[in-house]
Amino acid sequence: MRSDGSALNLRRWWRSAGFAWAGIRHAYRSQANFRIEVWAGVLALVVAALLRAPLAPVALACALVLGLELVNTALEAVVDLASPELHPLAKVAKDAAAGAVLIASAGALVVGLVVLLPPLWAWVGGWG
Ligand SMILES: Nc1ncnc2c1ncn2[C@@H]1O[C@H](COP(=O)(O)OP(=O)(O)OP(=O)(O)O)[C@@H](O)[C@H]1O
Repeated sequence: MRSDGSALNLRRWWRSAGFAWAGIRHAYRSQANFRIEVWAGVLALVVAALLRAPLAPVALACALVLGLELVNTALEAVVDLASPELHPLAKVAKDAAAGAVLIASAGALVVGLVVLLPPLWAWVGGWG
Protein backbone atom coordinates (compact mmCIF):
# COMPACT_ATOMS: atom_id res chain seq x y z
CA MET A 1 0.00 0.00 0.00
CA ARG A 2 2.74 2.43 1.06
CA SER A 3 4.95 1.76 -1.95
CA ASP A 4 1.91 2.13 -4.25
CA GLY A 5 1.31 5.59 -2.79
CA SER A 6 4.95 6.63 -3.27
CA ALA A 7 5.00 5.35 -6.86
CA LEU A 8 1.82 7.27 -7.56
CA ASN A 9 3.28 10.45 -6.03
CA LEU A 10 6.44 10.06 -8.09
CA ARG A 11 4.37 9.65 -11.25
CA ARG A 12 2.32 12.72 -10.32
CA TRP A 13 5.51 14.69 -9.60
CA TRP A 14 6.97 13.61 -12.96
CA ARG A 15 3.74 14.70 -14.72
CA SER A 16 3.84 18.11 -12.95
CA ALA A 17 7.52 18.49 -13.90
CA GLY A 18 6.49 17.86 -17.52
CA PHE A 19 3.93 20.68 -17.37
CA ALA A 20 6.52 22.99 -15.77
CA TRP A 21 9.05 22.11 -18.49
CA ALA A 22 6.39 22.86 -21.16
CA GLY A 23 5.93 26.31 -19.58
CA ILE A 24 9.68 26.95 -19.66
CA ARG A 25 9.88 25.82 -23.31
CA HIS A 26 6.95 28.07 -24.24
CA ALA A 27 8.61 31.07 -22.57
CA TYR A 28 11.93 30.29 -24.29
CA ARG A 29 10.23 30.10 -27.70
CA SER A 30 7.95 33.13 -27.30
CA GLN A 31 9.92 35.57 -25.11
CA ALA A 32 13.09 37.14 -26.54
CA ASN A 33 13.97 38.55 -23.10
CA PHE A 34 13.81 35.07 -21.55
CA ARG A 35 16.21 33.72 -24.22
CA ILE A 36 18.64 36.59 -23.56
CA GLU A 37 18.45 35.99 -19.79
CA VAL A 38 19.01 32.22 -20.19
CA TRP A 39 22.18 32.68 -22.26
CA ALA A 40 23.44 35.57 -20.11
CA GLY A 41 23.03 33.26 -17.11
CA VAL A 42 24.84 30.39 -18.84
CA LEU A 43 27.68 32.77 -19.76
CA ALA A 44 27.91 34.12 -16.19
CA LEU A 45 28.01 30.57 -14.75
CA VAL A 46 30.70 29.42 -17.23
CA VAL A 47 32.83 32.51 -16.51
CA ALA A 48 32.37 31.97 -12.74
CA ALA A 49 33.41 28.32 -13.07
CA LEU A 50 36.47 29.19 -15.21
CA LEU A 51 37.55 31.88 -12.72
CA ARG A 52 36.82 29.55 -9.77
CA ALA A 53 34.49 32.24 -8.38
CA PRO A 54 31.62 31.23 -6.05
CA LEU A 55 28.87 29.67 -8.17
CA ALA A 56 26.02 29.80 -5.63
CA PRO A 57 25.32 33.58 -5.69
CA VAL A 58 25.53 33.65 -9.50
CA ALA A 59 23.19 30.62 -9.79
CA LEU A 60 20.77 32.15 -7.28
CA ALA A 61 20.70 35.49 -9.12
CA CYS A 62 20.08 33.67 -12.45
CA ALA A 63 17.29 31.57 -10.91
CA LEU A 64 15.63 34.71 -9.49
CA VAL A 65 15.66 36.55 -12.84
CA LEU A 66 14.49 33.51 -14.85
CA GLY A 67 11.82 32.65 -12.29
CA LEU A 68 10.44 36.19 -12.27
CA GLU A 69 10.50 36.31 -16.09
CA LEU A 70 8.37 33.15 -16.10
CA VAL A 71 5.94 34.74 -13.61
CA ASN A 72 5.88 37.86 -15.83
CA THR A 73 5.07 35.70 -18.87
CA ALA A 74 2.30 33.93 -16.95
CA LEU A 75 0.84 37.24 -15.78
CA GLU A 76 0.91 38.70 -19.29
CA ALA A 77 -1.02 35.67 -20.56
CA VAL A 78 -3.63 35.94 -17.81
CA VAL A 79 -4.03 39.70 -18.33
CA ASP A 80 -4.40 39.26 -22.11
CA LEU A 81 -7.02 36.58 -21.45
CA ALA A 82 -8.94 38.63 -18.89
CA SER A 83 -8.54 42.05 -20.54
CA PRO A 84 -7.89 41.89 -24.30
CA GLU A 85 -8.87 45.57 -24.50
CA LEU A 86 -6.74 48.31 -22.99
CA HIS A 87 -7.51 48.85 -19.31
CA PRO A 88 -5.66 50.91 -16.67
CA LEU A 89 -5.57 47.93 -14.26
CA ALA A 90 -4.18 45.65 -16.97
CA LYS A 91 -1.44 48.25 -17.48
CA VAL A 92 -0.70 48.35 -13.74
CA ALA A 93 -0.42 44.54 -13.59
CA LYS A 94 1.85 44.22 -16.64
CA ASP A 95 4.04 47.21 -15.71
CA ALA A 96 4.48 45.98 -12.11
CA ALA A 97 5.45 42.48 -13.28
CA ALA A 98 7.92 43.98 -15.75
CA GLY A 99 9.28 46.14 -12.91
CA ALA A 100 9.90 43.04 -10.80
CA VAL A 101 12.01 41.52 -13.59
CA LEU A 102 13.89 44.81 -14.00
CA ILE A 103 14.73 45.01 -10.28
CA ALA A 104 15.87 41.36 -10.20
CA SER A 105 18.00 41.92 -13.32
CA ALA A 106 19.65 44.98 -11.75
CA GLY A 107 20.36 42.93 -8.59
CA ALA A 108 21.78 40.08 -10.69
CA LEU A 109 24.04 42.54 -12.50
CA VAL A 110 25.36 43.82 -9.15
CA VAL A 111 25.93 40.23 -7.93
CA GLY A 112 27.73 39.39 -11.18
CA LEU A 113 29.99 42.43 -10.92
CA VAL A 114 30.80 41.87 -7.23
CA VAL A 115 31.49 38.12 -7.65
CA LEU A 116 33.16 38.08 -11.06
CA LEU A 117 35.08 41.35 -11.34
CA PRO A 118 37.76 40.73 -8.65
CA PRO A 119 38.88 37.31 -10.02
CA LEU A 120 38.60 38.65 -13.58
CA TRP A 121 40.77 41.59 -12.59
CA ALA A 122 43.34 39.27 -10.97
CA TRP A 123 43.33 37.03 -14.06
CA VAL A 124 43.87 40.00 -16.40
CA GLY A 125 46.59 41.28 -14.05
CA GLY A 126 48.31 37.90 -14.27
CA TRP A 127 48.82 38.44 -17.98
CA GLY A 128 50.43 41.88 -17.49
N1 LIG B 1 -4.58 45.32 -21.89
C1 LIG B 1 -3.74 46.35 -21.66
N2 LIG B 1 -4.23 47.47 -21.09
C2 LIG B 1 -3.44 48.54 -20.85
N3 LIG B 1 -2.10 48.57 -21.13
C3 LIG B 1 -1.55 47.48 -21.68
C4 LIG B 1 -2.35 46.31 -21.98
N4 LIG B 1 -1.51 45.39 -22.53
C5 LIG B 1 -0.30 45.94 -22.56
N5 LIG B 1 -0.29 47.19 -22.05
C6 LIG B 1 0.87 48.10 -21.90
O1 LIG B 1 1.84 47.79 -22.88
C7 LIG B 1 3.05 47.33 -22.26
C8 LIG B 1 3.63 46.21 -23.08
O2 LIG B 1 2.74 45.11 -22.99
P1 LIG B 1 3.01 43.75 -23.72
O3 LIG B 1 1.89 42.83 -23.46
O4 LIG B 1 3.34 44.00 -25.16
O5 LIG B 1 4.25 43.21 -22.98
P2 LIG B 1 5.78 43.39 -23.30
O6 LIG B 1 6.36 44.27 -22.23
O7 LIG B 1 5.97 43.83 -24.71
O8 LIG B 1 6.30 41.95 -23.06
P3 LIG B 1 6.67 40.85 -24.12
O9 LIG B 1 7.40 41.53 -25.26
O10 LIG B 1 7.56 39.99 -23.31
O11 LIG B 1 5.37 40.22 -24.49
C9 LIG B 1 2.64 46.91 -20.85
O12 LIG B 1 3.69 46.99 -19.92
C10 LIG B 1 1.52 47.92 -20.55
O13 LIG B 1 2.07 49.16 -20.14
